[in-house]
Amino acid sequence: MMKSKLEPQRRRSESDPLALALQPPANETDADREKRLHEELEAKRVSDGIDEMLRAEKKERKNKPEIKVLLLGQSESGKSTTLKQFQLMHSPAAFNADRTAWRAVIYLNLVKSILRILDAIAPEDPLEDDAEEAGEHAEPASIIITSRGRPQSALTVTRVPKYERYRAALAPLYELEVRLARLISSPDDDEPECNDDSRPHWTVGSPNAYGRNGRPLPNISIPDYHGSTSPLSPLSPSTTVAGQPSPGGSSSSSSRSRQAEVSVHHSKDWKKKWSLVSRITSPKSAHTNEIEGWWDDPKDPVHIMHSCAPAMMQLWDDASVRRCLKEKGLRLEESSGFFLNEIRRITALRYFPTTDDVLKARLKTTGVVEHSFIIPDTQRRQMIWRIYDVGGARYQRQTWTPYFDDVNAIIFLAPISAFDQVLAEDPKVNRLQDSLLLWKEVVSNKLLANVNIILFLNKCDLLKDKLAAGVQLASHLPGYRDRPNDYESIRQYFKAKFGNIHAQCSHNKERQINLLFTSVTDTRGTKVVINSVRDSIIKANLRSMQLM
Ligand SMILES: Nc1nc2c(ncn2[C@@H]2O[C@H](COP(=O)(O)OP(=O)(O)OP(=O)(O)O)[C@@H](O)[C@H]2O)c(=O)[nH]1
Ligand SMILES: [Mg+2]
Repeated sequence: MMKSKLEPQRRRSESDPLALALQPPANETDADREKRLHEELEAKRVSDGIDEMLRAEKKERKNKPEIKVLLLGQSESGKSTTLKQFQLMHSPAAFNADRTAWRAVIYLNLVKSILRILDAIAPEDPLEDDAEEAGEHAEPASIIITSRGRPQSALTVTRVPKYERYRAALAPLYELEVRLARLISSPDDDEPECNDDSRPHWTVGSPNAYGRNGRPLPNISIPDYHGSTSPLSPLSPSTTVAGQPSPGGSSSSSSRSRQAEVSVHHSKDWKKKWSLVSRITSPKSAHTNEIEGWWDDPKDPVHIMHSCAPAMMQLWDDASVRRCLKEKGLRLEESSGFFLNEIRRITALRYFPTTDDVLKARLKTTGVVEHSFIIPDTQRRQMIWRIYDVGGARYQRQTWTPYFDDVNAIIFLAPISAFDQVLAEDPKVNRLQDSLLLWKEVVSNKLLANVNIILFLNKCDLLKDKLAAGVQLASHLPGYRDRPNDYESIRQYFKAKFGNIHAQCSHNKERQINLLFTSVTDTRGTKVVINSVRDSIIKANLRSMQLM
């Protein structure tokens, strides 16, 4: 800003060009001098005014403090779903604006579930076993490891008499899967972006492990599971690879060449880019033959979805299919399988995603995504909340650390229903064991010693369903021994287990963990949870500010 003392400035060295420029002319008259001094005083007044405004703005920003919250947890623990709930509560207009874009993800989730079923019920081909041994892969997601340590597919197989008919009727879905993945990843990309898995840190075992497009082929197997913990740190990248896209996204019938989970990098604005979105923002008149909505566009994916709907429904309702899936230990209901019970509604020409659909839609996160919300505190003062949603897969976790420096709170999610599942990115690792190890790393991290931590023991709804279906925790967690296999006993056990790890490993013995049992897809329950989390974070933040 302007200098307050003017006279000394004029006495600066003549070599100073600024001083030279500011010097009054040598032939300045008294009247000119008076005029100049008046103008300089006026300029100073304006400059002081600006300084005052900046100070006031800074003060106001100080009155609107910022809170930084990190969402941590393994992949599929529910981080992005929690973020959607924050958005629904504190930025509903943005949530509603995104609804149409989620249609593509929901279609893709449903298509993947259907194709996974087709792959699972395909008649066993003895040649395929040889191919598997040669290093090709099977789809890893949602494979449940049985108590005997092997997927049941190796033991019993129910034949599905209508398999060929289903395959023929649903053949268009193979191509649609590739198209949707491409649309979501980026309409401009040649390749669907799946899992960010072309990273150089992959180690790929066999010499023939590269696809036609030069990307490494995945190296996935379902190993025997003996309940052991992983030798790797859960914060380090995994050395095994899962979820690799197939070469060129082929529409081959075999699961061995099908692409796995689609993810979107944080830098890609897939919601805006998705070409179908624009069409409903400017509905056209039917009289002019222009399209009124996506349902009028013959190229829109809805038409394939709609025409395949009867076959999809028959497949999902077929008793021999259900039996076969059960025998193979494939429980689709736990992931995007939710949409299998809603086929008629979702494939309708004018289908528009509901809030529940958006919350259940699965799209893997890659990188770290920042979202800001203005959230009022208990005295109705506005605060800026920056919430960071991270990719939870093992090979993503090294991106978390730079955010540990100035974070105020962490919401850590552990999906406690996943005790009988393995990581998609490393099928050697049980998901519950991974969550426990990750929790240990987070609570024992010195950088995070003074950070307020909220623990969501999540997916309680799925845990209840699993227990009701007769799944025994002790079969997967031998340490549970002969304790009762009911929901209440199990949740108390998990509460103690996570609590003990914190008590033993934290560098901050004063820290209290706020532990909540959650089902973050449940909007009503999560609203209460988010309000309580908000109050506890604000309180802890106030306390730490008073200590400063
Ligand atoms: N039934 C049920 N489903 C849940 C719950 N929480 C999350 N899900 C579903 O689980 C899937 C994975 O959730 P996400 O929120 O995408 O998981 P994430 O932690 O963000 O995973 P990454 O992005 O891979 O790190 C989604 O389909 C969610 O709808 C829950 O409490 N109950
Ligand atoms: Mg996510």
